[in-house]
Amino acid sequence: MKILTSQQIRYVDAETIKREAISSLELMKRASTAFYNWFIEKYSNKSTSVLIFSGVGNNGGDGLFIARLLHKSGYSVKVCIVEYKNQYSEDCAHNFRRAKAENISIIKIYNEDQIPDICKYDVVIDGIFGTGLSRDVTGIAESVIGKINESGAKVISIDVPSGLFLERKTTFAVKATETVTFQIPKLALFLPENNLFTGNVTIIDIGLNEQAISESDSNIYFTEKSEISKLIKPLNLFAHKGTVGHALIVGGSLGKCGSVCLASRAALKTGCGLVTAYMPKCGVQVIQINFPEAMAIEDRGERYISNIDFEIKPDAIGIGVGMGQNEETKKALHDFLINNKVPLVIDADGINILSSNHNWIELLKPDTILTPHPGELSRLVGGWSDDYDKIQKTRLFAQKYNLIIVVKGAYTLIIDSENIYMNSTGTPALATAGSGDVLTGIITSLLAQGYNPIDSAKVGVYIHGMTADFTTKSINPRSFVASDIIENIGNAYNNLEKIR
Ligand SMILES: NC(=O)C1=CN([C@@H]2O[C@H](COP(=O)(O)OP(=O)(O)OC[C@H]3O[C@@H](n4cnc5c(N)ncnc54)[C@H](O)[C@@H]3O)[C@@H](O)[C@H]2O)[C@@H](O)CC1
Ligand SMILES: Nc1ncnc2c1ncn2[C@@H]1O[C@H](COP(=O)(O)OP(=O)(O)O)[C@@H](O)[C@H]1O
Ligand SMILES: [K+]
Repeated sequence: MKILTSQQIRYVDAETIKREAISSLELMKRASTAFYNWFIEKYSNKSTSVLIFSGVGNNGGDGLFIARLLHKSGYSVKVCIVEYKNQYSEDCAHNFRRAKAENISIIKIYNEDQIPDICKYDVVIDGIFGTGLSRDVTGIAESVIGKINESGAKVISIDVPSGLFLERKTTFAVKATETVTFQIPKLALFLPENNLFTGNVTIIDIGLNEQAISESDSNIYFTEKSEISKLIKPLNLFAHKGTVGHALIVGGSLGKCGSVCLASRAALKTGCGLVTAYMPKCGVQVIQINFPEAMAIEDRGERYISNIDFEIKPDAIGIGVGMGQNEETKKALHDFLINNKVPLVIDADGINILSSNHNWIELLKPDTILTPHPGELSRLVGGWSDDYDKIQKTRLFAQKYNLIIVVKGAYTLIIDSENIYMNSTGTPALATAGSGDVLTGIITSLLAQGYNPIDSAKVGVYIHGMTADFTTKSINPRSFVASDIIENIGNAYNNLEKIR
């Protein structure tokens, strides 16, 4: 699904109205009704008291329409119009008149003293500004947003938290508990620094014109299940272990050999036929005992890798987990990179070594996949001033070296020289030791099975996140560990195959 800018969203709204021959009011009705349906499912108790803050644009129009729907079905509703200017949008003005005629309690707010006691209400709905925000919030809107944030009330924002900029850093906006956004994912809603404004984000369909969305020129995508599902390769009836890919995992050092065990097991559980672990001597027994399905090759180093030398011919290599940064290991990585021709995933210390030897990055073959967490990323591309800057710097880095960078974290970003794919699966349960090692194993396995690099990264990150999504009830997220990811890879495949 494409992620669009505010300008593109305006275009899609206008094209929906034109191509489907509906009025703008009808589209507002669709959006407000979708919000209302979401709301009544969550707050089915009609004694829930609702305070709605509406601006005078179309976001405010949505707020008023929602007020009418809630009032009609028996909820106790009060509306405050935040009149930041006296020219209402046509549809907002229409809903204002209708709401008044329907005897909904409405007041206009021009100064702070008129703001009601927000804490008296069970839920606040925020419809002050939507995607039309064009400058910093000031005046009465600023006062109201300040009061909402001070109140500690449960706040649901319509479309976007009021005050949130879609294309640049936000410093002041409604701090919503939940944001219910209309159909098109907006980048700003999924950036770590905006989480304090957005709260939980839910995307609801409002019937925007699909053709108009697909015509919009965007190279930022929100990965969807149906798309990932289509990428899964079917199994061949006559497959044998030699035809479904051989993954090699290179890493480990004294005290960190578990990382290679996790990555290797994850690789095999993701479906490649063979897995070999390449480790320093101290690690070989560890993996042979704990994970008999894997083969192992011993490095000549006792406690850390000191030369990377093997005779097997793997289809993909994942390198770096638990590897450490000993001088001999660095040299071994350098020599390996000079000679390597096999599709490659680089994680953890592999990335750290590259960060301190920037000229080695040029040794990487096009479409090599790097999987940094934020700390590793900042060493690799330099620091950033905000999340937009982070994305821009990573994008330029990916373009310069023709690489695929997996920026890990909630809503992991997969950035290559052309596009950005935002992952839509995963929960904080994944913030656990070894979780990144497992991801390296999964992606390496997919590469070994013949998926192209960008699909390997997209599918791998998606499956990794899915394992957390559907175990939230069976395993409390706090006690979910990296091995639980591995144990649920099969369930993730089942789930993806169900919708094919
Ligand atoms: N256009 C459509 O057809 C639809 C729009 N919808 C809703 O409409 C919203 C967008 O509506 P609008 O484009 O009217 O924009 P907003 O409702 O976000 O209102 C912004 C209005 O305030 C002005 N403004 C911007 N920044 C300001 C600031 N800092 N201080 C004071 N005034 C400021 C703008 O000039 C604009 O008139 C969406 O978020 C969504 O909620 C939905 O009803 C679906 C259909
Ligand atoms: N809050 C979160 N929501 C979703 N995914 C997360 C969250 N926190 C971490 N993850 C995922 O968990 C993994 C953690 O990787 P990493 O930090 O390298 O762990 P480790 O070094 O312990 O292996 C990444 O894939 C990351 O995207
Ligand atoms: K809003």
